[in-house]
Amino acid sequence: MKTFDQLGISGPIQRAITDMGFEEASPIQEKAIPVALTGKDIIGQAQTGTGKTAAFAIPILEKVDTSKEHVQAIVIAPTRELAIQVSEEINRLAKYMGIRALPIYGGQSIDRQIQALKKRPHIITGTPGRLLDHIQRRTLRLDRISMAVLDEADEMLDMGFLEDIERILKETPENKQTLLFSATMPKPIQNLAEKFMRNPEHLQMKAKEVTAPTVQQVYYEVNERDKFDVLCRLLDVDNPELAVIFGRTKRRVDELSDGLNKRGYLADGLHGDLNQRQRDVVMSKFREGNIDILVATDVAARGIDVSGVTHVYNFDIPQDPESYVHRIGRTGRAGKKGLAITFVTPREIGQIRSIEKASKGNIQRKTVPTVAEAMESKQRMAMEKMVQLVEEQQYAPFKETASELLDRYDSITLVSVALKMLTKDEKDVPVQLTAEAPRFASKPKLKFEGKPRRNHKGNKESAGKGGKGKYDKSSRNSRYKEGILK
Ligand SMILES: Nc1ncnc2c1ncn2[C@@H]1O[C@H](COP(=O)(O)OP(=O)(O)OP(=O)(O)O)[C@@H](O)[C@H]1O
Ligand SMILES: [Mg+2]
Repeated sequence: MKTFDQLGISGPIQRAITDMGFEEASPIQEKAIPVALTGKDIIGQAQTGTGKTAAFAIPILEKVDTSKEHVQAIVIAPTRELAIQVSEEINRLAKYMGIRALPIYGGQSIDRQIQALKKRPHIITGTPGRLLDHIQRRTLRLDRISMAVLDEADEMLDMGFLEDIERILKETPENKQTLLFSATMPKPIQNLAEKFMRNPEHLQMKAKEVTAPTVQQVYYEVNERDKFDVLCRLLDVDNPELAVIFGRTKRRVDELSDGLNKRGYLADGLHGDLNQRQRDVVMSKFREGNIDILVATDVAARGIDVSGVTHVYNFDIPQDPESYVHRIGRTGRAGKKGLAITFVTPREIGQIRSIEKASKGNIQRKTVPTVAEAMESKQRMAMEKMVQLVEEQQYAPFKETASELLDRYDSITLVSVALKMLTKDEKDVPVQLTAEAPRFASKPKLKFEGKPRRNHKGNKESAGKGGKGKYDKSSRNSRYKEGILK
């Protein structure tokens, strides 16, 4: 592994990198940065959580000319949260440079964005719909940019953003540099992407598995009606620091997060039907640890980087291998360990095998812990909590009441009752989820057959207003096709 110094990165960026705590360049950074600095187009593929953002952000920053006051680079991303996150990472890297990146996305006041655009940011990160909107209003001009990046390129093209992306790129100079990044890059999408690239260099990290090696993968065979209780049991046993739970539909996400809250867990839901403010609130609660479970549709599957996510639960099996790879990639990032758990109903066993084959991973089958095991784990946690409070000596105000109680009952009885209260078994709180139809692997279809999958204008990004219970990404083509993950 090389240091950033060896990659020929300028001083101010190196200082920012040191502040961010990066010691060595990751493999994709080591490969992509020098190539990007020569001005070549790149199709870059590397496992989730391996620093693709900095791999394109650093070359952008090296290229920006601070003496010029116009937009010089754009990054296009599939979701609002990702557009925000990418601009934050760029701004961290640009800390000592006087360069600013601005996120532009749907759901935020357009007037506010217009004001922000007037301040002449050097770099724009945005979702396709809103970028186009600004281009059409002439509040954003891309005729002098020198770089365009498509983060999660395969997803955007697959979601039917092709036309939008072509329209955006039409506004940019012919001789700009184009970079494409994703953890997955199916061949047909790669071919499609080459349409707007010039002799791109393919940088693919040599890895046996498509999934990050730091993520341990398991699955449980669970009947649909038992899923929720099993989930609670696993949460008690696993005791994740932060967890992301993926559900198939918006309704599912709402019902799951309500149910979890009723059972005493700190959870909140994220999906495309929430307004932008609600989405921002949920994400910041999760980032700050005010909730420890994020329940989400695939809207949170791509690119989202929250440190401390130790567990990913696929409450519903993902619809294709790519979705699986990206979902479980929310844990095990930047070399940390993670555990990915998938619930598979008996009718879906074939699908988990296809996913395993396509992602060349090893998804180990496990048996659901018993109620007794879950209880034991809860008691152990309660005990640890009590011991911690004893050690921190945080009990003085309770002493008088304690001695009063001890006059009447023996100590074992009282400690047992205290433990019982701490391990409150919420099983009595009934939670009923609406059943989801099982997913079947349909015959592989050619991509972009017929009409591309689009919602109505302005709402394409992150799957705008679907009805309750609708898929967050409407009727995706099935991609259970071997070798689709290049
Ligand atoms: N060289 C490095 N050393 C240590 N940490 C790094 C390095 N480069 C990036 N990181 C950190 O690793 C985390 C993951 O990076 P990033 O989000 O760019 O991954 P990614 O490859 O884009 O993943 P995904 O496929 O999920 O989008 C981030 O928190 C980032 O700050
Ligand atoms: Mg990324």
